Order: sequence, then C-alpha cells, then structure tokens
Amino acid sequence: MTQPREDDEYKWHTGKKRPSGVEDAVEFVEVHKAFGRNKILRGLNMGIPNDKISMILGPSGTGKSVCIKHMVGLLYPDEGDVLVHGESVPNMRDEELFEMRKKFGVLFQDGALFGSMNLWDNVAFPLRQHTDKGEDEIEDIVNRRLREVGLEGSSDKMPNELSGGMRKRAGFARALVLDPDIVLFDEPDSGLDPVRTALLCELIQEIHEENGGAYVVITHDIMSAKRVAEYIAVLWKGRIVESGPAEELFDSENQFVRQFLSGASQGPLGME
Ligand SMILES: Nc1ncnc2c1ncn2[C@@H]1O[C@H](COP(=O)(O)OP(=O)(O)OP(=O)(O)O)[C@@H](O)[C@H]1O
Repeated sequence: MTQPREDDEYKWHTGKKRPSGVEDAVEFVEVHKAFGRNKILRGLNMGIPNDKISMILGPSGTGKSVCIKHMVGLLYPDEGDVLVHGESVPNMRDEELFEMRKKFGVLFQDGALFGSMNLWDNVAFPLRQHTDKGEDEIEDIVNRRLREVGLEGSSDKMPNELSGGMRKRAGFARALVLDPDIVLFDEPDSGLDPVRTALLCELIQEIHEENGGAYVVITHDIMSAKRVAEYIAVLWKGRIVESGPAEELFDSENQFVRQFLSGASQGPLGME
C-alpha cells in the first residue's frame, strides 16, 4: 500500500467500510454540504444498517447533527444523495416527505417536550397529530411506552417538574409511540451523570431488543459507545474515517480511530 502524503488531510481516512451483514436503512452517497464557506460534509459515504444500534462518533463540530438533519429532510445536500430504505430524500415531494418522516422517531437532547403539556399528553401528542386512533387505543399505547421507560407514575407531571434524565426518558417514550423503523438519538447522554448515562444506555438496548429497527445514536461519549454500539461510523472532516461492527472498530489499526476511541490526547487528532 502506498503511504499517505503528510499534507493529505484525509490521510487517516482509510475508507474501510466493513460490512454489517444486513441492508442499510439509511445511506449517504457522496454527500456535500456547506454553510457559506464552511464545508461540513465533503463527499460523505455512510451506511446505517437496519436492525442494529449504530453510533456516529466524531469530534465536536464535525457535522453529526447535520447528518441527522439530512436523514429526515430538514437539510438537503448540495451534492450527492441521502436514501432512506432506498428512497431518495432530496427528491421526495412534500407529501412523500411527510410520510417518510413517520418512519422516524427522534429523541432530541433535552427531550424537546412541550412545556405547556403534562408528560402523558406530550407522549400522546404524535398519536393525536398523525393517526386517527381513538382515545382508548392511545391510552393503551401511551401507558405501555411510559411503563417501558419507567415513568408510569409521573404522567401528570409537567416537564419543568422532571429531572434531565426523566425528560430524556419521556422524549424516548414519545419517539417510540408511532412504532418508528428508525430512531435517532441526538447526544442522549449530554447533561447526564455517568450512572444515569449507563441506565439510559441499558434502556436503549432493552427497548431495541424488544422493538428492533435501526437506532442511530450520535455522541462523543466513548463509554456509551462501548456499552451500546453494535455498529460504529467515525466521522471527521466531512467524511467517514472508518466504519464497521463495533468490536472491529474498537480493535482498529487506524491511528485516528484508535486515538478517538480511547480518548487519548496523543495522536493525529489535535485541537484544531
Ligand atoms: N443551519 C446551519 N447554518 C449554518 N451553519 C450550521 C448550520 N447547522 C450546522 N452548522 C455548522 O455545521 C458545523 C457542524 O455542526 P454539527 O452540529 O452538525 O456538529 P456536531 O458534530 O453535531 O457537533 P457536536 O458534537 O459539538 O454537537 C458547525 O460548525 C455548525 O456551526
């Protein structure tokens, strides 16, 4: 193999994509995205496998949230394509996009609950908004999801009466009520102490085992990745450095991946 040039900024991008063994739920094909002069995604090729918990890892500001927004059609690529179950998101008409979004459940950083509604109504909201289910059925679903996340006793509480961890669990219950094929977690561990992070990771695993589907977690918390990731994609400078089954990535020979996954201060990744 030829040695990468010292001045090649992609020299750590070995381009290795180890197969996950299943089809992709979401694919990025040569995606470019810039905001003004700030080029964020620069020819990104990434697949998110079906039925696994995947983690997109990467240093701050590399564009992990930007990726998630492309998946649900909140941002469009300048070039390239984003496919969800093989369908091109940028080419969807408004009605198709609306239908496609129903495949997704999204857990935002703080749970993104409506402050004026109690917990129960927050979790029921997507069912009332997007389905014609009757109140009895809605009640069954909401109670089941609240039980799953351990919040059945708090359904009358308002969001500002809940702790950060409870708000995240409530956001998780709400993300699940429409039985999504794909669940996106935007830094689920942010603002949680290590014990609550560990408990949330366990909950994510348990619920994934029960429900299946593609879970996509973005984080820079390596401990969470060690706990729950089945598939990992490491993003840096707008492209994937390496991706594959978690155990193989934790065993990677790529110096950048090794440094990032071990949290070491010495290595190719600096403060830039
Ligand atoms: N709508 C937007 N307009 C302009 N710039 C944006 C927009 N969205 C994101 N950016 C820029 O894109 C870059 C990547 O942001 P992004 O939030 O995706 O990073 P991240 O990898 O999720 O970071 P972190 O781990 O710190 O949350 C940042 O420099 C951000 O300022």
